[in-house]
Amino acid sequence: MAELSLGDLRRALDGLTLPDGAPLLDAVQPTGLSVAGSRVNLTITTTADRAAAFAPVRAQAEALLRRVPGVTHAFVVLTADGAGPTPDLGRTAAKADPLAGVRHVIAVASGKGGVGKSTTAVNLALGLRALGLSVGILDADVHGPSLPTLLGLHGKPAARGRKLVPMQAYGLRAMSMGLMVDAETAMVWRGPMVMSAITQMMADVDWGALDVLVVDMPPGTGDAQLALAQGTPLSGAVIVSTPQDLSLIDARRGIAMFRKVDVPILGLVENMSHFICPDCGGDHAIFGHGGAQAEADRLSVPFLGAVPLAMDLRAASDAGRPVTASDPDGPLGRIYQTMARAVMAGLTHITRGEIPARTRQDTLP
Ligand SMILES: Nc1ncnc2c1ncn2[C@@H]1O[C@H](COP(=O)(O)OP(=O)(O)OP(=O)(O)O)[C@@H](O)[C@H]1O
Repeated sequence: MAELSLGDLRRALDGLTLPDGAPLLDAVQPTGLSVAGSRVNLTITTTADRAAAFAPVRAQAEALLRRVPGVTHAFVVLTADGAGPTPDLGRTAAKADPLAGVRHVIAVASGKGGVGKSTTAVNLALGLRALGLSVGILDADVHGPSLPTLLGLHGKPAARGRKLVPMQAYGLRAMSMGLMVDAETAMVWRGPMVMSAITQMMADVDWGALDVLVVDMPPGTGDAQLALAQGTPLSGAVIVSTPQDLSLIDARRGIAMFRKVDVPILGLVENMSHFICPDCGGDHAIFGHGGAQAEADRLSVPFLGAVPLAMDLRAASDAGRPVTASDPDGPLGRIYQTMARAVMAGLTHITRGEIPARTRQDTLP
């Protein structure tokens, strides 16, 4: 098939105007329109206060781009760059039908990057799957998507009508921002725009019926994370930290962020807790011991488990064979299964009303 031309795509948008009558293309920066095979990404730049007024033109642009011969998927996102209140860009999408078949959306978050959030999200999802639940995982980390590597996903997701079909790996339905938009497009996204892209992405995916959708959040506790926590119908959040004081301070910020928007904390995970020496088998508490457990007690949140710093875990992740799938009954697999049982128990408490839930009332099997 002939390659899509940017000129043809721009021409398709020619007649479209912004709420103030200016051509839509005036609000598209040079890098804002990009093509990856048969998929088109368009970024419309606006300001926080005008974001809601831009929503109809966003939908029209998406419809027009989809009609261009050769386009199988068009993804149009509003950016609200610069100062201003956090816009409510994606709430409608997040609350609309696409997630109606999903019983629980849970966030896996960390106060800072590199602590093992994605590793935890994948293995927790697999642990929940091993408990017999139907589970999806969404990699919402637009600037550093790692799900394709962790699950060994290749190629692009297929489209069914206007929706993308999640990819399948180890019994999970999986979708990554990295599979939907190209890295260059995501590079120009800032703060609230990330949130709008993610909520749209959730809505653009045909998740079907799921017991749990695990969302691997972008690291940090900034505006984008807060907006995402607020704009997504989350049943609860799992916070990942390493044992160092600094990481725990960040984890505390993460817990405070979710509490601010009334999302229950399902628990705290201590990752890279202690070092298991591959040569002698010795167990070394390099960063001290029990920091996260003590922090969890102090903050009255459940402690979900301590995952050692283990070369096997890293090697398995890098090879796209997560330990909970490849060795579910090994020492690491058992830690994640225990974590999954605790999360499932937390969700059951939430659905029974013992912990206030924001959105969902049904019970897990
Ligand atoms: N317990 C562990 N033992 C050994 N290596 C680990 C462990 N947890 C994570 N890693 C490795 O650390 C690196 C970072 O992990 P991961 O990508 O899960 O972190 P993250 O918090 O999601 O990072 P980011 O902020 O980039 O999203 C990866 O190479 C991963 O394999």
